[in-house]
Amino acid sequence: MLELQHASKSYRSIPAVEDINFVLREGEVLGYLGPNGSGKSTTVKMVIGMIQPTKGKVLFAGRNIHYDLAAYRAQLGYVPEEAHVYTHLSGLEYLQLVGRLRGLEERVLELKARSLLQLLSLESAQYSSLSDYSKGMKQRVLLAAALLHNPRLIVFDEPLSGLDAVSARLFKDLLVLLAREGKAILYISHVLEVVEQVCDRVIVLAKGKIVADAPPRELTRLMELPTLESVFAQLVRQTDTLRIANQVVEVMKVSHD
Ligand SMILES: Nc1ncnc2c1ncn2[C@@H]1O[C@H](COP(=O)(O)OP(=O)(O)OP(=O)(O)O)[C@@H](O)[C@H]1O
Repeated sequence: MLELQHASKSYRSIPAVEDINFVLREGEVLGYLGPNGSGKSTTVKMVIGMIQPTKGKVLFAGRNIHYDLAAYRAQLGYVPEEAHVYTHLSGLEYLQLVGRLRGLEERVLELKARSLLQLLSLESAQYSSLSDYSKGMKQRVLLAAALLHNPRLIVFDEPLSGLDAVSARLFKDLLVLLAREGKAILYISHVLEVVEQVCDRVIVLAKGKIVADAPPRELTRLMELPTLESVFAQLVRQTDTLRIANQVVEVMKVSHD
């Protein structure tokens, strides 16, 4: 359904991602992992059509997404990491705005917006302005906004940040059901235990390049390591965090006089 072919992006001739190739199929949850600065956000921006690859292309249903970006976006739901929303609107008004921009019929929109707000425990806050919402509440509004138009492809960028345990569990259950409904899901996260639980396949990115693309269980088996976290640390050659933490504490103790 979604395909990246040799997608590369450079900023002022400095490569951020290079030669990214993957296919995301219907009903599949694809985890996209990598340390800070490895190129996850750059990939997401290419996938949602916010930036064009410097080289290569992004295809949806076999067609370059930039051929008809509006038609592509009608099939796309995107939950961003940061909840930058119109803070003067209420949760309900925000969903109404998004739904109208998506071209939903008014009666259908009203029904869907109110149902989603109720299901995501936002009914009592639906008339309050978004500036009064907690981070987790804003995150749930963004989730509702991304699902409102029943998209075929959904991109979640760190969806669990700000969600409490119950909301996080609801989200995980939802992810499984969405995949069962045939949605293609791209899941960007740092929370490796969750990625391990919910993703059919994971791509690991290091310094802008794909260093692994396999089901989580296969990665741990092939590398003879117990968890996805240890695979990740090995693949991206993460620094010795304990040693650095010790050094930070030592620096803190340096006397000021
Ligand atoms: N607008 C930009 N201009 C210049 N360089 C950029 C720009 N955006 C990203 N980069 C660079 O591209 C590389 C990849 O950045 P990107 O934001 O995609 O990484 P990331 O994996 O999403 O990181 P994080 O986990 O910290 O969000 C980094 O070296 C970053 O400095």
